[in-house]
Amino acid sequence: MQWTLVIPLKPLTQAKSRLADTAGDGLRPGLALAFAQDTVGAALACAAVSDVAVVTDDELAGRKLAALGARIVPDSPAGGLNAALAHGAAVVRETHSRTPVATLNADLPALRPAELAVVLGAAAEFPRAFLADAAGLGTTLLAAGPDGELRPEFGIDSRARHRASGARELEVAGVDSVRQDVDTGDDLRAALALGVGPYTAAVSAGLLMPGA
Ligand SMILES: Nc1nc2c(ncn2[C@@H]2O[C@H](COP(=O)(O)OP(=O)(O)OP(=O)(O)O)[C@@H](O)[C@H]2O)c(=O)[nH]1
Ligand SMILES: C=C(OP(=O)(O)O)C(=O)O
Repeated sequence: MQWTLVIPLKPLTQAKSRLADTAGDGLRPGLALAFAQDTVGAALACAAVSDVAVVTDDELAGRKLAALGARIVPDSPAGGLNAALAHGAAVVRETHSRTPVATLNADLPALRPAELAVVLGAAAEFPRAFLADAAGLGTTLLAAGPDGELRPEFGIDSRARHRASGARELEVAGVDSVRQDVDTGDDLRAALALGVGPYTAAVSAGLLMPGA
């Protein structure tokens, strides 16, 4: 099965506020962009992915991610993360009505294409499925098969809410790179230990990382 991925991205100046202790206001937008570039690059390199749509209103990120091969969908009507995801999936299905759709956060800088393929392969067994994040509280991927709706419930405690909504939790092993989202300095250290993509490696080399 070939998937279309929908990846949401806030305006870069607002992104990654929880990284403020690790990266100051001058560095954070570049770091958020690098995470998104590595996420999109790895997603496009995945054999189970046919195309990637990024939902964003950020002009610079739109240009950079389009250059990697992503389709850019404007974030209208700008109603927050879940509205952006539902909008992105609807836009994708205007042209491919039965394409399986999966959303992926834009903050997975260690993402490995082969691990993403394993997760998508597992998701293909269910009408709607999700993968919990490394912290065990959130969600990094939510998938809907050809006849399913995403019905995204990202945000606080999204793992519990996706489970309660009837989505199947994927319990695949060996997919740490798909679970390792980066919200805090500790998350960034964990992602660096897994091995990040080239954009994040270049930007994070300039950061002071106590304890790294
Ligand atoms: N298009 C779009 N993407 C969003 C929106 N809100 C969040 N996102 C994206 O959704 C994913 C998870 O977002 P959050 O954890 O809420 O925000 P974050 O920027 O990653 O981190 P914090 O600022 O620390 O909360 C990231 O890829 C964000 O860029 C939104 O309103 N529109
Ligand atoms: C929005 C989510 O991600 P984050 O961990 O970035 O807050 C989530 O897990 O639902």
